[in-house]
Amino acid sequence: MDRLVITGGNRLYGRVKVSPAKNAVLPVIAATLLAKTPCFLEEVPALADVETICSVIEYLGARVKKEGQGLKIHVPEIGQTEAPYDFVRRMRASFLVMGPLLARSGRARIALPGGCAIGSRPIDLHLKGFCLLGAEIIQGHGYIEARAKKLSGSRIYLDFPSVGATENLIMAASMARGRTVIENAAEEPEVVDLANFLNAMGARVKGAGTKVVRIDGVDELRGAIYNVIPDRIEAGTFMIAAAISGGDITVENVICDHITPVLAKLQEAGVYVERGETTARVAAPDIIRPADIKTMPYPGFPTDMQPQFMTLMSVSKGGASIITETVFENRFMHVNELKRMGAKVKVIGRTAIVQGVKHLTGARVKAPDLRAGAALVLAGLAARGETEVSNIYHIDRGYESFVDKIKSLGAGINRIEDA
Ligand SMILES: CC(=O)N[C@H]1[C@@H](OP(=O)(O)OP(=O)(O)OC[C@H]2O[C@@H](n3ccc(=O)[nH]c3=O)[C@H](O)[C@@H]2O)O[C@H](CO)[C@@H](O)[C@@H]1O
Ligand SMILES: C=C(OP(=O)(O)O)C(=O)O
Repeated sequence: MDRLVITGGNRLYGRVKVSPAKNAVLPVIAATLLAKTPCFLEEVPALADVETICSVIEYLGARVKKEGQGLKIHVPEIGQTEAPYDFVRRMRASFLVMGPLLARSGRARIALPGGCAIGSRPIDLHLKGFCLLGAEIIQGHGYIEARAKKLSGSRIYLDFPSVGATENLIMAASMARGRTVIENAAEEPEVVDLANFLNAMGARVKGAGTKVVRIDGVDELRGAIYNVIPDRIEAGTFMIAAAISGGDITVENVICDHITPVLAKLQEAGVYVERGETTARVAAPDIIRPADIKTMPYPGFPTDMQPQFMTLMSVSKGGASIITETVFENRFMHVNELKRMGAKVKVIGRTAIVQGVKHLTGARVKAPDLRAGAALVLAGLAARGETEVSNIYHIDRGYESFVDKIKSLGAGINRIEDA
């Protein structure tokens, strides 16, 4: 398996362009199943997760063709209504095809996604919503089957503003009979982006980005040309790379409003932040100060930035930082790896107390999941000596050209490909 070898100590300087968002493009690709006529997604990041979702929709009947930086997707008809375990195992977001399949063909059979490193991640809220839309749900042999001749609009209250459940239900409701109202919906920018794409396809989705989303079902959706939003988590990761390496980076193609809490917390830590129209300049301070964070659904501090921020706090000076994870029950998998690099972190339940150290030291560590993997690379940038990060297939899931981008900023990093 490939690994990354990082020689710490280089300050990162320069400009780096953020790619289109993984978490926006995955639901948008799933949504293309709703249209009979072709869709064109103008810029699609080259990510392992994108390949997986494309394999899933191709299996279901889509014709996917790479055109320049984008993808042309045409689903003249749904051939299969089953997404096998092999796909869902590779990427939980595969479950997002359930809503479109149900809406378009009245039937979907999808392998039950297993638990993963960051938590058990149930899908009960998705299923509750599908039931309220009139689907019959049958579970067995590791699969979930949903059937409905025609979905009908309903009022759905989500116990938790789940991003995936909100997206799956918006897609299902877009072709249901009548009006659906989703209450306590997720407000993430990626939900808004999906709604914008669906509306470009002829759907009638209102209120995305607020707690109440109203969807008036239509009989048919058509293909659309679309460009998804920039990746706010990739942007935040580069900002921390600037801060932790003592550097000065201008991140291009960023919507600063999407990462307000990250920018605020960087400033609290003493980092210089300059917001531009579509850029953000981040420059490291002499001393990184401690700052507490608590992850929350949007617009709170994103859980997908928690491991990277913890890494930054691990080299802060002047006290402890308290990091509370409220979104996933097991998202501290990076702590033991960071400790191998000399970080001082104590975990009590869902809280981690981070006491900054003078410097981290290079070590051999394993990426336990996507963002934790990125966090370990950030730790390697700041550490003395050499850090080797293995299991980097996690990083490939969600960061386009990570090594090239970070290298272009001056990092001492190399990918070692195993024979
Ligand atoms: C592909 C994608 O967009 N992934 C993002 C999405 O994941 P995902 O859509 O899976 O995250 P959710 O918002 O659904 O999950 C948040 C919490 O709700 C719980 N839950 C969720 C659904 C459900 O039916 N029942 C239930 O209990 C989960 O276990 C978790 O504790 O949002 C997360 C939270 O911002 C991000 O970390 C992920 O990067
Ligand atoms: C947790 C993440 O992704 P996924 O939901 O695809 O596992 C992530 O992007 O950090």
